[in-house]
Amino acid sequence: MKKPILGCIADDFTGATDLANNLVRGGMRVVQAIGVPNAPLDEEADAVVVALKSRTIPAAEAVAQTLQALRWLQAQGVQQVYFKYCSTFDSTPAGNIGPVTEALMNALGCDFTIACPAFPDNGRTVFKGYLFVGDELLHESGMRNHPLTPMTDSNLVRVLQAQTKRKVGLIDYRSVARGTEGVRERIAKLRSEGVQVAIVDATSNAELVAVGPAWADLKLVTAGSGIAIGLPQNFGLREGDAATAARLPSAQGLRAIVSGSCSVATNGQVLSFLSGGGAGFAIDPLQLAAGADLVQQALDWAKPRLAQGPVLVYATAEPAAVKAAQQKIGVEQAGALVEHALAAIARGLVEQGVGQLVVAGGETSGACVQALEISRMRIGPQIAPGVPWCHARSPVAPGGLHLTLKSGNFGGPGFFREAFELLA
Ligand SMILES: Nc1ncnc2c1ncn2[C@@H]1O[C@H](COP(=O)(O)OP(=O)(O)OP(=O)(O)O)[C@@H](O)[C@H]1O
Ligand SMILES: O=C(O)[C@@H](O)C(=O)CO
Repeated sequence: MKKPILGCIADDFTGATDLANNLVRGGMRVVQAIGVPNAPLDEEADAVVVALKSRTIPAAEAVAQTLQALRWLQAQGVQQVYFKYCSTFDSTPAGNIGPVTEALMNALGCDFTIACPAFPDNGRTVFKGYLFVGDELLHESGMRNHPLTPMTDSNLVRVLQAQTKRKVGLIDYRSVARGTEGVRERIAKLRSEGVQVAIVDATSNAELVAVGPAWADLKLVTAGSGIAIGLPQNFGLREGDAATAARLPSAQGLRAIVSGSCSVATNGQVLSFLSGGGAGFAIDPLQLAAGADLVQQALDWAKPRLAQGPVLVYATAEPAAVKAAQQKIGVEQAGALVEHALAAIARGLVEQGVGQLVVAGGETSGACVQALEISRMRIGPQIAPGVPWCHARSPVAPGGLHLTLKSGNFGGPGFFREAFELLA
């Protein structure tokens, strides 16, 4: 069996499918493991993505989990390692991007790597080392209010330098504009100055593809999912191979959406689905806290409706409603109650014959994937930038399950319907 050539470690589940999606677009066949597998890979793939939930856990734990993933990937024979974090560089001075990068560099005996969260398809661009989210600088975007990783500085050289002892520098837009040669020259210069990690400017897919060959010699790359579109070419794979790489078994079963994301994008998607006549059941955290059995109620509600088309079960709410619930029952308690209920509902829906399931929200996805006992997924076609369909093995769905894990911020208003249209 051909060994995977690229080994990836992602710091959350939806981020992992985002990365896998871009590798597939570049022509790679990709398998995603949920957590570090305890057995060797038994199917053919060009790249493997190990999905961790290590973004906001204590840095020492993130390092330990990452190194365990690295050892498993090395045992599968990978030639290059890719550490995937968020395109908004979600982290704090304590980590985890810096400490994990350092630990990987130490373990791989690597004295130079890059750090590039750019993801132009979703409006994340880096210019002169400053990260933009759409037209706003990172620290002026909604990320400044993130509950766990508030991003208050857009200068990534400064942000990363605060997290690592290794010297951080910049491969700036002038070098990137000169393509692979320009970048190679810049790397040589930075190395001579003692720089070991370089932020990379990038504002377009064309740039990411053009400079991809410059990363071929690096044992480790660290990035969002953007640079993935330029990597497959280094292994002789091309965009033209993407249709084959993205092939999944044909879709079967009933269709459902489970949404626990409260982002602006997801609120718009839920509204669009409901106002277009879609059937929806709302989960209220206050009722959950009061002991209502909303899981059973939602499943009873869904049963007669599933045959008519996709059903939506959602806790998605506007910021004021979320805040009100959080004030009454606490942020963590509200989150945990909702996640637990949505995960049980996802499992119940699959037991009722759902074979095509959309899950919205990173934490929600983690909870659903666990409830469905999914350990591995193959990555299929892209629904929207950063969001592919996947085909998962699950003991709850012996014939396999088509599943998509949507990052809160990703997808346009019509995402839910577009997702099912793509499979049909
Ligand atoms: N109505 C609600 N009130 C309070 N908390 C809620 C409500 N609905 C969902 N939640 C919780 O909010 C959190 C949403 O996080 P999640 O990661 O799923 O979405 P996201 O942050 O939009 O996605 P991503 O991490 O991909 O950006 C979950 O813990 C969920 O349980
Ligand atoms: O890079 C991104 O923005 C996403 O893949 C992500 O990591 C969401 O949590």
